[in-house]
Amino acid sequence: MCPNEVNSKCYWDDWEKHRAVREMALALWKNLLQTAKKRILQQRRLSLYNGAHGYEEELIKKKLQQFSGGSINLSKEDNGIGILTLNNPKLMNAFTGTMMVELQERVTELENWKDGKGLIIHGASNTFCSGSDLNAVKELSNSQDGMNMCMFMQNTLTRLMRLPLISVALVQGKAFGGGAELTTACDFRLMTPGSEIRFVHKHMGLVPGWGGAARAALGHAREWLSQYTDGPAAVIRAVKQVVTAGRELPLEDALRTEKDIFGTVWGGPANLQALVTRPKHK
Ligand SMILES: CC[C@@H](C(=O)O)C(=O)SCCNC(=O)CCNC(=O)[C@H](O)C(C)(C)COP(=O)(O)OP(=O)(O)OC[C@H]1O[C@@H](n2cnc3c(N)ncnc32)[C@H](O)[C@@H]1OP(=O)(O)O
Repeated sequence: MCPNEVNSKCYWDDWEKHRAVREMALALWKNLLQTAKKRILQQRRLSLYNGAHGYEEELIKKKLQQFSGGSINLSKEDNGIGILTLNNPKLMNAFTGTMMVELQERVTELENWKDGKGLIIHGASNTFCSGSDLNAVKELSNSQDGMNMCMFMQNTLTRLMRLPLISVALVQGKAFGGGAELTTACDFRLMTPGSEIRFVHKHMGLVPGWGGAARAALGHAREWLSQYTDGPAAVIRAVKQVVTAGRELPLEDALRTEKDIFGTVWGGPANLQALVTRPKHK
């Protein structure tokens, strides 16, 4: 019997089609939910703080959004190197609230960049970063806001540090306060002559004496980084992962992680090819 009969006409086909479309939409929705859940869980795993620590991410994000200006730009090059630019030259690239939120977004983008191998972080207009925007800091001066901002930035910089990309802070000019802290979340720090990394703010530094164009230094940083990023992404990313495990885990856990990651490259295409070409490492 037709399950969908109207005026003696059977709408079985339509009914079947609708059911199929509904099922497809449901499957798609479930898939999206699962991907989002996986991403949130991965971010939580890579972060330090969550609700259990009294951290209220949505609350602090909403507050940070009120202090706008500047931007954090990411360009992903075909050679697997990402260029992250801190862009707020009017305030020596100080981090406004929206820049803190954008940094988090760019880190998420880098976590999802499967072909990435290296990352250069630099500042616009011949300086690196003078820390937090003091205008925003003044407005967020109660201790709850301060703690939440601190946890927000610690989470973001921890995730940045744990990226499977070899990272370098290219310091041209001044890296002060939070700017200095940001350089410590990178694997390497490259400094052009006359540049400064400072954790205290009592001294005003000299004007950078290096004088070169930003692009020339960026080109040099790219070339310098290529000594670590030349090769297949799977191997470069695995190298960074074993180094991160060694730095962060107790010895036995780090050894087990190293064994697991080793298993992903052993007998892999790069390993097999090297066994054929047998390169000399002079
Ligand atoms: C929790 C916050 C903490 C952290 O995250 O760890 C911080 O980061 S607190 C911020 C620490 N940084 C500072 O205190 C930097 C203070 N600024 C300076 O010492 C100097 O501006 C400089 C960075 C040494 C640059 O000096 P100079 O080359 O002489 O330039 P100007 O001083 O004229 O700066 C141009 C312009 O930029 C403004 N500026 C610079 N840094 C900040 C900042 N962090 N927040 C807000 N505004 C900043 C500076 O005031 C100038 O603006 P105008 O006065 O309107 O011209």
